[in-house]
Amino acid sequence: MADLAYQSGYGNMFETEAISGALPRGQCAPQVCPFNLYAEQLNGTAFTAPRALNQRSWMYKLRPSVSGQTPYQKIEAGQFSNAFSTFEVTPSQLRWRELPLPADGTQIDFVQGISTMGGIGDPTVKTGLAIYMYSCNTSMDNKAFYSADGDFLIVPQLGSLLIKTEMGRLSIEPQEIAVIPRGIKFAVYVQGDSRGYISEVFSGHFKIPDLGPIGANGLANPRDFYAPVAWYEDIDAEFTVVGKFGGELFQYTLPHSPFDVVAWHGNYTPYKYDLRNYNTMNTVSYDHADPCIFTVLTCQSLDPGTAVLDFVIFPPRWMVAEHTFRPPYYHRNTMTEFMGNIVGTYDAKTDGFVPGGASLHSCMSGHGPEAKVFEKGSTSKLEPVRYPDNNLQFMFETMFMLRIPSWALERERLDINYLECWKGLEKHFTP
Ligand SMILES: O=C(O)Cc1cc(O)ccc1O
Ligand SMILES: [Fe+2]
Repeated sequence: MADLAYQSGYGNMFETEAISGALPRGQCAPQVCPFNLYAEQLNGTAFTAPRALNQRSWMYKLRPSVSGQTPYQKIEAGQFSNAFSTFEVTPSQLRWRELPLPADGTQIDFVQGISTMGGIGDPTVKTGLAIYMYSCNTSMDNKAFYSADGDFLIVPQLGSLLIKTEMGRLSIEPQEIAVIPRGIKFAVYVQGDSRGYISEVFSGHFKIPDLGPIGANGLANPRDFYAPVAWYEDIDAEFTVVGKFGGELFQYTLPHSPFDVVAWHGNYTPYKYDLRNYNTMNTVSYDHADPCIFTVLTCQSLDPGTAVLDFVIFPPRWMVAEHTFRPPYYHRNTMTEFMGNIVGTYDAKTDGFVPGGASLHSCMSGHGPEAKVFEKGSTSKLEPVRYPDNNLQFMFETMFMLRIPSWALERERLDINYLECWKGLEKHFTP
């Protein structure tokens, strides 16, 4: 993967130029821009959003985005679908095997390889979210994608991704993530078989959570978020741009590369974060802290403290709680919990929740450690235990119930014996 330069700091007002002098000084839109570039503003919040929430960037491009564009044509979305009304609701605890890799001899790019696992709401009214998994093996040469519907949070599980964006390039590998906010065009380059998880939020934006009494430092620290530096290509060739709009896919062509931003400034940017930099907080006394203690990014609803989507990880850490059942507690939750496994073994499930697989514990459906883990958690000696490095699971936790598409409910994709992991949790009552 390319050794790329980045700018550090979550949510900063960045400025970057691929050619020295390409950024106008002292104003955003001079009558003629340096090097005769075109100025184009990208607004990720309403013009009138409060200053602290306002997100926008100014790009200085070879041509404006609309230049040379053919009409939008609707294309088949396949399993990259937001037709949630055709999906099903189910309170069942679900567990999925790994998404199959593309069959030998087939060429599937990132956009073609996206399969919806669940979703709710309606992107046309900027409400709800979708959860996808992707499986692909081919780079998006002469192709770009953007979502007008929301921010993409990409969690690779297998294979490194080079993500070319309008604002520069990001390279991520498993245990790193990238966020591509609404509207920013990008193309994913792979090195072979690649697989992972995506969440798309239809309202607001992801942000790092407030820390409250934790203090000024901890969890995902702002300086560990990296935005790209300006990078452009000046290519005259046919490019296809696929736009996701209102839950459907539309495409147009351009006679040139859309990655033609020579300089930009602003705070509306894609970014990456290495989950191995997470500064984990947890109890040093007793009881199992709620998993929100491991929040990396949150997309908040208007309901105080209630997330459209929390992105939570289960990172390597010391477990030291005294006189405590240390694994996750048994649980019923108003929030819906979709989990993925990037690498290793989750402490509540010794097998079955495989890397590349997923699970869903929906609103108010009981879940928790399998029988074997209960036994061990209730009897093991409570010495300090180190959860190993190179072991990482995550949760997309949402206030919404999810609707599940038929393909995600197919027997071949599901672990149909999932409930059996809780068999043997017998009554031990000894009055
Ligand atoms: O395993 C789960 O389902 C997620 C989870 C983790 C945890 O530490 C506490 C509660 C919980 O639901
Ligand atoms: Fe839970």
